[in-house]
Amino acid sequence: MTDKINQLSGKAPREIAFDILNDILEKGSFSHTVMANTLNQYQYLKKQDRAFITRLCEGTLERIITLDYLLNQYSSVKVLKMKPVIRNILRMGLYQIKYMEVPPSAACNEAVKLTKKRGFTGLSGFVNGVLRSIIREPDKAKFPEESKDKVSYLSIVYSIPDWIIKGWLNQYDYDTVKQMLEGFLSSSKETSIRCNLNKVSVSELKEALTQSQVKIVDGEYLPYALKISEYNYLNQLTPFLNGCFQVQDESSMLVGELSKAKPGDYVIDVCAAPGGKALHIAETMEGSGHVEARDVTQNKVRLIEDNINRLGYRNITARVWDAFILDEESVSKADLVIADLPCSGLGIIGKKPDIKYNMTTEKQKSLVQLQRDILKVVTQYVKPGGILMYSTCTINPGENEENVKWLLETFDFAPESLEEILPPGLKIATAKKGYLQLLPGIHGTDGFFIARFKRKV
Ligand SMILES: C[S@@+](CC[C@H](N)C(=O)[O-])C[C@H]1O[C@@H](n2cnc3c(N)ncnc32)[C@H](O)[C@@H]1O
Repeated sequence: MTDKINQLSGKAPREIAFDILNDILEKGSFSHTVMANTLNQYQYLKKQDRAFITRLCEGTLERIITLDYLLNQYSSVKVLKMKPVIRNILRMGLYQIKYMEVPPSAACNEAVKLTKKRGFTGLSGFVNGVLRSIIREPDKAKFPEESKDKVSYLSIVYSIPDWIIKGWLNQYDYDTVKQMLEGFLSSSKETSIRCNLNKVSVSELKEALTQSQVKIVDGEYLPYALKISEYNYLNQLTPFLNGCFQVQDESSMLVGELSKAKPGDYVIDVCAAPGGKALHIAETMEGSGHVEARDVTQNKVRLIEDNINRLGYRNITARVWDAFILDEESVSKADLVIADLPCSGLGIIGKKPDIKYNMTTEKQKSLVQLQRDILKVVTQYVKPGGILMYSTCTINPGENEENVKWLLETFDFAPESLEEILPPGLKIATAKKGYLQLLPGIHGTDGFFIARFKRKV
C-alpha cells in the first residue's frame, strides 16, 4: 500500500529523507521542525518507513563531520566543493552503508537512482564510484590517531566541532569527555516522559502505555520519570491525548523536583514555553497556589496553554510577557522564580544535532549577556526569603558556573545547598554549593545545569 501511494506521490522514503536533510543542511532550517512537519505531511507511511526516514535523517545529521571526513578520503572532489545535492546523497548513502542494517549495494543503487531523479544523471557515475569504492575498501580510510591528536580524534569519531571539544577538555578530564560524547550518540533513541500524577499513578500509566504497545523503561532518578520508544505517533497515543504524561527530559524534571515548591506558593516562570517545568511545579503544588507561566510570543504561550488544557491543571495560567521588561506588579511577590533561560543548548545536541554545527563562541558570549540582562530583571520578582532557580540545557561554564558567581556577587542572594534534596542515586560534588551540572553519558540525562538561590531577608 505504502509503495503504491509513494509511487503516486512520486517520493520514496529515501527521497523524503533527502529533502529533509537538504532543508536542514543547505537552507538552515531547524531539524526538529522540518522532521516534525514532514512526517506530519506523510502520515500515510508505514511505521517502518517513518522509522527509516527518522533514523536516516537523524543519524546522517548527527554524523556529518565523520561522514565528510570519510568521503574526503574516497572522493577526488572534496565534500564542500561538491554540488549540495550530490554531497547530501553521498552522506546519506555512506550513513546507510556504515551505520544501518541496509545491504551496501542497495544503499549505493538507491543513491544513484536519486542522483538521476534529481537531474544529475551526468554525476551518477561519480556517486556510484565513490560509494562502490567505500564498499570495496572499507578499511582504507583512517581516523586521526587518538594518541597523537586527541582533539581531532574525538571531533571526527564523535562528529563534534573541535572548538566544543577543546572547551570541554578545559573543564573535564579526557575520559569524562569521551563518555559524554558516547552519551550524546546514544541519547536520541527514547523519549523521556513525566507521569502526570494528578491524573494517574505510575503503574496505571505503564499499563496504559503497554496496552498501546509502547516499550517502557524506568527513568534514572525520579519515580515518575519513564522512557518510551517503539510508538508511531505521540499524538495518537491515548495516554498522551488524555494528559497522562508530558514529554520532558529527566534533567528538566529535576528543576521542578529541586524547586521544592510548597502548596499555596506563588510561582513565576519567566521563560516557560512549552511549559515543562512550570507544569511540573503546578503538579507538585497539588492544585493549590498559582504558577504564572510567561513567554515572549503568543505562539509560545499557546503551546503552554495546549499543555495546560491537555494535562488538566487548574493552578497555572500562561501569559505573554517579555522577560527583559520589568513587571512592576511582580516585584518581591514570588515565592519561587524559575529562570530556565535561552542558552547555547550544547547539552541537548544528542537530540538536536544541528545545534552543534550552528553554535559559535561569539553566539555563546552574546547568550551570557542575554542571560544576565534577564536575570537583572527577574531576580527582582523573588520575595525576601524566596527561591530563584536558574537553569540551562548547556555545558558551558560561561553560561553556567560563571553566571552563578556573577549572580551571587551582583544581587542579594545566597546559594542554597541541593545536597539534602537530590534524589537517591544522584551524587554531585558541587550540590552543596547550590548548583550541579548533569552530563550525558555520565548521569544518563541531557546535559543540563541547575542552580538554586535564596533571596536574603
Ligand atoms: C529553554 S526554553 C524554556 C523551556 C521551558 N522552561 C520548559 O521547561 O519547557 C527558553 C524559552 O525562553 C523563551 N524566551 C526567549 N526570549 C524571551 C524573552 N525575552 N521573554 C520571555 N521568554 C523568552 C523562548 O521562547 C523559550 O520558550
